[in-house]
Amino acid sequence: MAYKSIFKPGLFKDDVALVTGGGTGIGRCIAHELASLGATVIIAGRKIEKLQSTAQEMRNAGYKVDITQLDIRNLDEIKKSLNYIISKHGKLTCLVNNAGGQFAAPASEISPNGWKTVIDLNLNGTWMMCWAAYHAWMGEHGGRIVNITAAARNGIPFMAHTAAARAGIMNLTKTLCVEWAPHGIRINSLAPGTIVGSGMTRYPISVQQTAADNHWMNPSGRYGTEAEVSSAVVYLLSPGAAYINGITVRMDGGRDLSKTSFQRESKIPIYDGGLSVETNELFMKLWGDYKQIGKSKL
Ligand SMILES: CCCCC/C=C/C(=O)SCCNC(=O)CCNC(=O)[C@H](O)C(C)(C)COP(=O)(O)OP(=O)(O)OC[C@H]1O[C@@H](n2cnc3c(N)ncnc32)[C@H](O)[C@@H]1OP(=O)(O)O
Ligand SMILES: NC(=O)C1=CN([C@@H]2O[C@H](COP(=O)(O)OP(=O)(O)OC[C@H]3O[C@@H](n4cnc5c(N)ncnc54)[C@H](OP(=O)(O)O)[C@@H]3O)[C@@H](O)[C@H]2O)C=CC1
Repeated sequence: MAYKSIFKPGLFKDDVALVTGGGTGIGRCIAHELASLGATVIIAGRKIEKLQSTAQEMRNAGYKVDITQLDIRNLDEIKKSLNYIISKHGKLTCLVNNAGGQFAAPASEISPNGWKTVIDLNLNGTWMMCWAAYHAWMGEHGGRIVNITAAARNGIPFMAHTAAARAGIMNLTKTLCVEWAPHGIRINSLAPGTIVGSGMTRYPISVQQTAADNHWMNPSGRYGTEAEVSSAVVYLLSPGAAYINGITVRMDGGRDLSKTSFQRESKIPIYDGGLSVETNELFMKLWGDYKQIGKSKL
């Protein structure tokens, strides 16, 4: 079935686009949308069955699609895939660094290797993809890159590793924008909040349940869709975004602006400078143990 994009048919007819993690979830959706707009889309990932199945459904829709198997943590595999793309399809005009992931754990329980694994996947993997695309094609011919990160501006509780990695990508995006603009490369990032789809189902059911229960904390009152992420990516890759360079688009329904706290009771000691405070019972409660001291001072 043809993808129902809001963009003009044929918009990407001259493009060859590589979407990492394109076999599932958000990447699959982006691959469908770009291909529906005329691009030749190459989807990449580690598991060949997922790539083959998505490629088949895209072919059934009449799209131009190819696959390449790679682990974005392995530079040799990345180079091999890019060589294949350039030799078979003649160019690489768009790169979507979508592959990534993490596990949920309190920061204190992340082992050194657990930390390294997530940094290698998200930060180093994205960096190596950008670096290799530059050397394989874009440094000489230009191109457009979108990095999928995660809404990490205020950190992500229980995902300290990925929050740090994604913040690194957002900063990398700024540096590469400045260094690579003279080469005709435009690079931006997109930071989704919680998106309903295959990604969330990979977590233990308790994590999924907590996420589902907390949907009301989002000012939009719901989570996002893969198609909503995809249309923003497609816009950033399109000629209409020609003057957008080096930014990160936050796409989380406003969650980042909501201050709803994970913490119900404060255990952080209070500093008062020795002065009494004019307040009432209602606000004293918010200071937890300090309530007693506060009362005696008032
Ligand atoms: C703004 C909010 C956004 C939040 C919502 C985000 C949603 C998404 O991103 S959707 C997700 C996309 N998909 C995924 O995240 C995939 C799920 N994750 C994984 O597949 C894996 O966790 C991995 C890719 C991140 C790592 O896999 P792998 O390379 O196979 O690593 P190992 O299993 O060998 O483990 C390495 C290292 O990490 C420790 N570890 C793994 N899982 C956990 C865990 N649940 N808790 C604690 N530690 C874990 C593991 O023990 C190893 O460390 P050592 O034991 O010290 O060797
Ligand atoms: N869903 C959500 O709520 C959010 C998702 N994100 C991010 O969006 C991106 C897509 O997630 P989503 O579609 O939801 O989840 P999925 O788990 O469906 O997608 C992750 C994709 O990345 C690929 N991948 C993982 N590791 C590697 C690797 N080492 N090398 C190559 N490919 C790899 C996987 O394929 P394979 O296993 O075959 O390699 C898979 O296709 C991820 O970076 C995710 O962290 C960010 C914020 C929120």
